[in-house]
Amino acid sequence: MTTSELVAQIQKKKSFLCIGLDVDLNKIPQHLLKEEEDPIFAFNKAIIDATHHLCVAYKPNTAFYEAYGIKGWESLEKTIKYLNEKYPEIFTIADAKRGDIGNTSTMYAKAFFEDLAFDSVTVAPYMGKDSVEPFLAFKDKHTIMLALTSNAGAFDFQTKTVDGKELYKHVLETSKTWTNAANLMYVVGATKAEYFADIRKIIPHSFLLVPGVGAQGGNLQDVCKYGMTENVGLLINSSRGIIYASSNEDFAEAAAKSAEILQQDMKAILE
Ligand SMILES: O=C(O)c1cc(=O)[nH]c(=O)n1[C@@H]1O[C@H](COP(=O)(O)O)[C@@H](O)[C@H]1O
Repeated sequence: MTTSELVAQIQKKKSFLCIGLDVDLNKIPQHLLKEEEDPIFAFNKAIIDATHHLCVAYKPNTAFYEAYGIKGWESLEKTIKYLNEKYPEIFTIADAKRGDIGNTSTMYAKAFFEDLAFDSVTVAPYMGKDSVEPFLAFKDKHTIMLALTSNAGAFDFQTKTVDGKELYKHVLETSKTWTNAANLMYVVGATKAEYFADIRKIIPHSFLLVPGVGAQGGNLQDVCKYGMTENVGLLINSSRGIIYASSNEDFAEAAAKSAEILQQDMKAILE
């Protein structure tokens, strides 16, 4: 999917919501475990069918699938196939946080862009240019690089000053010089709203994936005030706050209600 197609979806749906499909078998409604052959996919399918009109993106975090071995990977495969076939207008994010030496990164990129056919994948910048450029080589695919993460550990390295500037600023500035940098998006945590103005000085137009609204306490209005661009430029993710709104039979309906609260706030901000 191209960035302009994503922007068109945002305008049409009046939403820049991304729903995180972080499925934990201990948290999903227990009747699914008894009744369904593939409870993870059954859960995702119900959530997607109930919420697709309220969001523009879904982000399965691969950890929640890898934890269940081959069965989990099959559930991930079925989920992305279902999204691509039934809701091709949705932007899909494989939250895998990959990145390695060049030839290995190319294989990671093939796994997520070609085999699974995701629109985007999250990567870590720590190994530098030759670990990220193999992802950027894929046309109309997006590489979402960690810039300033939502967790407390972000202060361990990312905000440390190196050569007179915070490390995350080096990450943003340097990455702009890489081949096919137009295919980059960045992760900035919603819990770090006060940093958005500075970040926008370096990358005024790039899309930001913003996790941390909901369960981690980030504030939508603050993020939008400092992070929004003329093309919106934001995908706000909520995972647990939406998908675990209820643990009963009404879980999909409850997820839709939670998603709608965020979508209505987004609609008001866009208008
Ligand atoms: O890359 C991410 O998506 C990510 C980066 C970050 O800085 N913080 C962060 O929480 N995430 C992911 O975003 C999701 C947040 O989930 P909730 O806190 O349940 O909304 C999880 O899948 C995290 O792995």
